[in-house]
Amino acid sequence: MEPAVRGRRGSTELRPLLSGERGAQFGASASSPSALAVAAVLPAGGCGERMGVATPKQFCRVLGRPLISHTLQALERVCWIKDIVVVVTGENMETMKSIIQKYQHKGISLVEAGATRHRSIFNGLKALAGDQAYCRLSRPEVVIIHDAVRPFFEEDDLLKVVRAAREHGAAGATRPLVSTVISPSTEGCLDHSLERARYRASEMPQAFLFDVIYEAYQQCSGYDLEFGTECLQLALKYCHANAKLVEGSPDLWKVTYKRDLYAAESIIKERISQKICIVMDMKEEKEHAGYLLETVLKNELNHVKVTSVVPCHDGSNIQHIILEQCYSFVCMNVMTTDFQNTQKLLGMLEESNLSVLYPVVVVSVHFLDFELGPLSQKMESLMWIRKFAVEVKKRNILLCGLIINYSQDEQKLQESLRQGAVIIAALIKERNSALLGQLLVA
Ligand SMILES: Nc1ccn([C@@H]2O[C@H](COP(=O)(O)OP(=O)(O)OP(=O)(O)O)[C@@H](O)[C@H]2O)c(=O)n1
Ligand SMILES: O=P(O)(O)OC[C@@H](O)[C@@H](O)[C@@H](O)CO
Repeated sequence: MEPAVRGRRGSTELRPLLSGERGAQFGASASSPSALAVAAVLPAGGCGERMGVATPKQFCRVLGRPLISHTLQALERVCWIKDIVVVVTGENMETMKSIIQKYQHKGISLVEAGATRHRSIFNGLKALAGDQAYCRLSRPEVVIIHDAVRPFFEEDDLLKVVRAAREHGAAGATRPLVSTVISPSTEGCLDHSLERARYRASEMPQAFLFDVIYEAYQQCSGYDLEFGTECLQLALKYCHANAKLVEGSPDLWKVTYKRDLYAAESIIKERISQKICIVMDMKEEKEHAGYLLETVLKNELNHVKVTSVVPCHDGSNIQHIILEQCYSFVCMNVMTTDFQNTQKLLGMLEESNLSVLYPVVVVSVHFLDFELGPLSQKMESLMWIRKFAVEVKKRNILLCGLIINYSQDEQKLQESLRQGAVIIAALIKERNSALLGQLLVA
């Protein structure tokens, strides 16, 4: 099948990652400033049998988005990888193309998978080798091989294996073993156990001099193609390349079982909930309610960055917050049940692409004095939130309302603020669409 080539990516220079220099163009190491052509092959042609669901695990949704899209998003942030080849089965080719289009992935080439993981990887390498006349990908010097179902890796993991591969011909990320490896006897009893400290778990990413791994696959026996699980072994067996093993970051694990999907969703939720922006009420004399809430939220969520902003006339400061990838907003409305402030924020979020990748939580907070008129009347006048929530959900924005008792009694105010902060923290942490349109009372 002709690979769907999605065009080239950025420059392909590689040099040590300097602190704070993230996403810049990388030259090679100090000793060899020449650029290094690096490409990546993502095997994604499996059926996910151990996941136990009909959908192949690479297409299972994590926080509303296919798992493979999370991996591609992480890989696309690495500007020095010039080509990304994703290997999928023919029957999933259209699914993959729609994922690329919907989530605006760039520079992705698609190649058809094989019956085994090694065969899929080999097909990806062939596309990069330019063996097929129709293929417009250029042969890289170093190729990263990374399972499409491993979304959590750091750029530093990639840097380490690529730099080591350049020197050793092959390199792979490893992690300490969690369980002890034992060898069973033919009767199914313990024959012996391995000394755990002497062994490591082979993870991904791995990297290879392209010529080494391509030669290894070309020499590879049918048995190894069919039953092998370790690319590093192929490089050793067929090209005598002794892979350099490098310590990988903690979250390099592969999504294999259903529990791994839950773990992946929990990790992503935690990562995108690290920032909260409180959009203050425009009425100057009331803005201190927002600062009160900011203080209580900071106390309630000490690991989260809570900032507050008074929207400027052209909304540019809100746009800046959006560009900084904040996915949680608290919109202040003081002593009013109307919703211009919230409506304006929702409009800006809908115009941005922020919620394409992750659900954005917006809590429309209304500070109302419970002693002034019946609470039921206040709630009635806030019912607009239900209709609005259904509308903005179509753009992956989760809107709900929260009433805080803006009491003249300091103790009641503080108690309501604390309860409000707990509710906001839960809404942001859980990011559960079941609560959209709900009106909560602190
Ligand atoms: N014929 C295959 C088999 C696997 N893979 C890919 O290799 C990676 C790691 O393999 P594994 O975790 O074993 O995936 P599956 O084979 O799908 O899982 P299972 O063994 O549970 O069926 C996955 O991204 C998978 O999609 C592939 O590209 N081609
Ligand atoms: O064996 P599986 O097909 O589940 O997954 C492949 C893994 O073995 C592989 O990703 C790492 O061990 C590194 O080679």
